[in-house]
Amino acid sequence: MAARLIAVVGPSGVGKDTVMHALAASDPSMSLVRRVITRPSDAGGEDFDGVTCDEFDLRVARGDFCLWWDAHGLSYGIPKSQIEHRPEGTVALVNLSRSILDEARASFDGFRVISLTANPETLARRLGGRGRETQDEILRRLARAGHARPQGEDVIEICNDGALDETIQAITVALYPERAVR
Ligand SMILES: Nc1ncnc2c1ncn2[C@@H]1O[C@H](COP(=O)(O)OP(=O)(O)O)[C@@H](O)[C@H]1O
Ligand SMILES: O=P(O)(O)OC[C@H]1O[C@H](OP(=O)(O)OP(=O)(O)O)[C@H](O)[C@@H]1O
Repeated sequence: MAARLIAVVGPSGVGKDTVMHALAASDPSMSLVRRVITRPSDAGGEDFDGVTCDEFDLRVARGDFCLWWDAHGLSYGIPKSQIEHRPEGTVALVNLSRSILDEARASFDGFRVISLTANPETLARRLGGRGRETQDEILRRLARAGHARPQGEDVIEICNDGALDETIQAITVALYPERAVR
């Protein structure tokens, strides 16, 4: 694989999708990986490939995915076809579960992790504002937010409690220190 894989991870509502879109909009060398999810296609939010559980299992058996996992009562898969054949020097941004990072590390050279954080009040407010989940689902997602923060030399931890522009600037500086204004 020629493109570098950068995972964006963190608790529900922290802003993974929003930050990924803003990064891709700010840098033409970055683009998004489209996930396969067992969620109704019209659920809104990210652009994803919505499939039934049977179809998901079929794709696993066929070897379509390089990474897959279960969370929130859903199954998520990263198609190999979304990662392969991306040009050298480009970045593939992918929204991953924190539970799959070691597997991703073992599979992709140059893999990096952007770990987003925000305080619990911010998460609750943002999930309510997003409106994709029911109140019960939101409570379950918030209960999962305490998942251990990813550790490692490949992890960039960024707080997304503030303005989106500040988050994008902080990520860009961390990924590309040479671009920082002196
Ligand atoms: N820095 C930010 N400032 C204000 N609102 C934000 C920020 N980042 C994300 N949001 C909002 O928070 C909500 C959840 O963001 P989303 O990207 O769906 O999070 P995640 O993918 O981590 O669950 C969305 O409504 C989004 O517009
Ligand atoms: O193991 P965790 O790190 O807690 O992650 C669990 C799942 O939550 C996110 O999914 P999704 O984007 O569907 O949900 P979200 O937008 O509410 O975060 C993430 O992409 C994982 O699929």
